[in-house]
Amino acid sequence: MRDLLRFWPDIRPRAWRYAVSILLALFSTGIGFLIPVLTGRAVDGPIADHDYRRLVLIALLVVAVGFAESLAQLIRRMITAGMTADWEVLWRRRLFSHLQRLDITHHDEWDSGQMLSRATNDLTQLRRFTAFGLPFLVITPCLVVLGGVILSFIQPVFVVLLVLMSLPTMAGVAWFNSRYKIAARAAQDTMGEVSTSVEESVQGIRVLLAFGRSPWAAQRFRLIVERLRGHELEKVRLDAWLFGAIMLLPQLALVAFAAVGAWGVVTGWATLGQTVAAITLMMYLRMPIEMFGFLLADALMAATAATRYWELMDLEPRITDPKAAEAAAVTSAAASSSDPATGVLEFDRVVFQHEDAETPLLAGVDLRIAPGETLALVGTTGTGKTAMTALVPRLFDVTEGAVRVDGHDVRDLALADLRSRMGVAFEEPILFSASVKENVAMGTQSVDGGTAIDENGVWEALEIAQAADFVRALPDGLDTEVGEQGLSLSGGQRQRIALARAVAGRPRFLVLDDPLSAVDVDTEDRVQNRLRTVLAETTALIVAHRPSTAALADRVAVMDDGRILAVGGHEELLGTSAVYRTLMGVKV
Ligand SMILES: Nc1ncnc2c1ncn2[C@@H]1O[C@H](COP(=O)(O)OP(=O)(O)OP(=O)(O)O)[C@@H](O)[C@H]1O
Repeated sequence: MRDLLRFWPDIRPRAWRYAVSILLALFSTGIGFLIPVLTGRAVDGPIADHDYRRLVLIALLVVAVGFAESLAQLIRRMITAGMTADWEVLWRRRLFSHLQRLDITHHDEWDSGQMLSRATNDLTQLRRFTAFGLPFLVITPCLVVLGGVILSFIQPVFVVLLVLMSLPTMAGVAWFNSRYKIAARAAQDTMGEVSTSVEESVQGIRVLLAFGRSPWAAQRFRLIVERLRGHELEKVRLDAWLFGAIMLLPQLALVAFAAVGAWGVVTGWATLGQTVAAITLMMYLRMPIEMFGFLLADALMAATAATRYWELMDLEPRITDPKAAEAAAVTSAAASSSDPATGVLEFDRVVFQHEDAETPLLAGVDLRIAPGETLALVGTTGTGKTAMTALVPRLFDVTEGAVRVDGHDVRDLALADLRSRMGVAFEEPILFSASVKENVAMGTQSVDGGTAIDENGVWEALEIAQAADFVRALPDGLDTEVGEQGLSLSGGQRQRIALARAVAGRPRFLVLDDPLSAVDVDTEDRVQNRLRTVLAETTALIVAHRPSTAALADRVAVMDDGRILAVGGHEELLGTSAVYRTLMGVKV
């Protein structure tokens, strides 16, 4: 329940509206209790006295009560729907922004399906609970108390009877509470696994089809959904017991009221009207009492959803803006080409170790890339080249030492400022479901987060990446939708659009992790040549696997086992470094 209470600050600004909606719910249900009272009065009064004028008056009152009930319900729904939908939007947006701020390490640790199900199912559950479950959970006990008070005015003996009969049901509710929480958590977690499994198999559909492994994926999926079925059945089993116990209460109470009331009429301590009123009132109380089981289950599922939501929200991003970010941003704005540090990218005794790794991946890297220089990083697979590129935009932070851009430790710059100084492209080119133009323009992020590039700028970037020709041939040119829901492009085409995005903002630093691995050697050469001439002022760190890329760089750094073995020109290293010759496939 504590996790549900944490939503209070979001609800507080509209607490009055919410309270009014709860009062309307209470009114619309509570006013119905007048009907049994009026019925009792009719039996003991006009019906017994054959006074039909008063009977018509009572009938009209009953109709008026019905109207008031409907009207209050209508207004309540109108007030609640928009408000709870707004909360759902707020919680989703907050979760989305939080996911954007979380570190890569967090994203690596969490199944995407678990994040997805929290953003979808769990928040829908919470919206439903605030719209319906919570108001009725508040008013149901009020209604039962109100019913009890009215009953005590009719005849107190019936109240004593009702309280005594409720005791076993209450014990059943406590038993249900503890077990249902466990089942709800298991079901909601397994729902996350279902999302992960669907996502994985959709993304990997080509592999599954090509290897004929769809039955294998289906079998794995079947195991998860069967587990989900088990948890859902457990919930239904518990629900069934609870609903059964709760539903029995009003039925037994009705029988008991009829029997005890009849005895009261016979022995004279109760009237027929009182007995009829008590029975009719009990019939009115039946609905809220029976609904209580459903509301309790709903509340427990909402509490589980809230716990799952806050588990994700409570993850603290470790890569954050420094406290002195503003000061550093000012310094950066003042940086000019006359400053010798401008355009310098430096790795200063950098040690980097993944949190769950036993040894450092980078074991003391020293490297200085001069302004406008292109340095190719070459090394055996798994030696830490990608990690080096990730340290520059702070996708990871160094364990020891420092990475500096423009003379600033990257940790001293505001993240937006740091990232606005560089263009980045990865081997896996991620394109978003948007037009080519939008995909390229998003690389021109400014410090305030906006994009600032016109169509000419986009074409220029595409020219540099040697992508302009094929983009012109696309059905809608620059406006062609690409990405997951768009046109299918080849791997090399996607890589070139991703590269255009990296260069679009004419960044001072370019960090490219094997960005042309899917491109033919000739195209790669043309891209590199354009890059060098057009981006002469750009300092570039490029992970390279091919001799052609390395040859185009001003210098090459050879990496092995997390260290820089040698730095020099391509030709020079071919002569001096045996490791480099092996990496370049040169036979001696
Ligand atoms: N979260 C992690 N925890 C522990 N080790 C990790 C983690 N992520 C990656 N690694 C390790 O880091 C190494 C990969 O480093 P990196 O990707 O920088 O290498 P690389 O030189 O770019 O390789 P390649 O040329 O194959 O792309 C691997 O040995 C991998 O096991």
